[in-house]
Amino acid sequence: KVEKIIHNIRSAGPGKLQVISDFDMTLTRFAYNGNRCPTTHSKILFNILIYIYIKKNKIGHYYPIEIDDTRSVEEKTPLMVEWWTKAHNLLVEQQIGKDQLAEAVRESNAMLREGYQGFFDLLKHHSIPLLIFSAGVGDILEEVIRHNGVFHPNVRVFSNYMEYNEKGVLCAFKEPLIHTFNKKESALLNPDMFGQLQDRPNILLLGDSLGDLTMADGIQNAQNILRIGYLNDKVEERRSAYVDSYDIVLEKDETLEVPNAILNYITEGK
Ligand SMILES: Nc1ccn([C@@H]2O[C@H](COP(=O)(O)O)[C@@H](O)[C@H]2O)c(=O)n1
Repeated sequence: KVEKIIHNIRSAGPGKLQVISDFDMTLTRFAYNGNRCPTTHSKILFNILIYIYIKKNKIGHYYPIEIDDTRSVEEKTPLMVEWWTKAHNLLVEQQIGKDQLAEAVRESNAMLREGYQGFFDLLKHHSIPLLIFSAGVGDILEEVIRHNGVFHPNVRVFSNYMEYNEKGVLCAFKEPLIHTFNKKESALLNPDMFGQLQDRPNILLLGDSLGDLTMADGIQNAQNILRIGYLNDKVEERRSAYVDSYDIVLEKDETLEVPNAILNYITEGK
């Protein structure tokens, strides 16, 4: 099945392809030297507010629920909304200044996956749109890719964005709230954007959760979708659900080697 999809995408050429990707723990590393890397939510909380992060972000409570594949999306959704809302309120309470964000990213150990430069540069070279759907914090995400020199013009981000008051202090998060299980709604809220991509019916989708599988649902007329899933955590327990849902499953792989090899093959000689 994978060979057939790759063959079809290659035959149609890069002009018919778009890449849709999750960000935290898909384009960024899950772990480095045995330690978990921060998500965009935790990057600011971790760097500016380390105490509050550990005490209040409640990752130990909510994260196991997020990745528990025995619970339904319907059961998990209200708990995810609760987690995200608490985190956003917590950030708003801290009166974070716009200028603190760049500093927080510089000082954090935010790491894109190995091979990121080749990935972003190849997509830019072939003018292949890269749509990043993230339930993290868009402002931080953009800072991370800018800091790494890969925020190219073909990159579009759909995420949770901060709102600042006239003093440049965070005062709210823009609606709608995006969490792990409602990403496809971003696509539905941006019909113009996705309308422009109708002539690119082939999709390479990268994700790390089962919720990421719906990211391409807003694309009408999709013809060939190759879904690559990063299985970062609780590998044994979650393998069968991932293998049933993704076309390729990468276990504890901190690189973009496989997507890069596929993209190189698809665009070879074009
Ligand atoms: N308060 C929170 C809420 C969520 N997270 C994690 O951030 C990840 C962001 O999502 P992506 O769509 O970019 O993968 C999500 O999977 C949560 O685990 C957090 O750290 N703190």
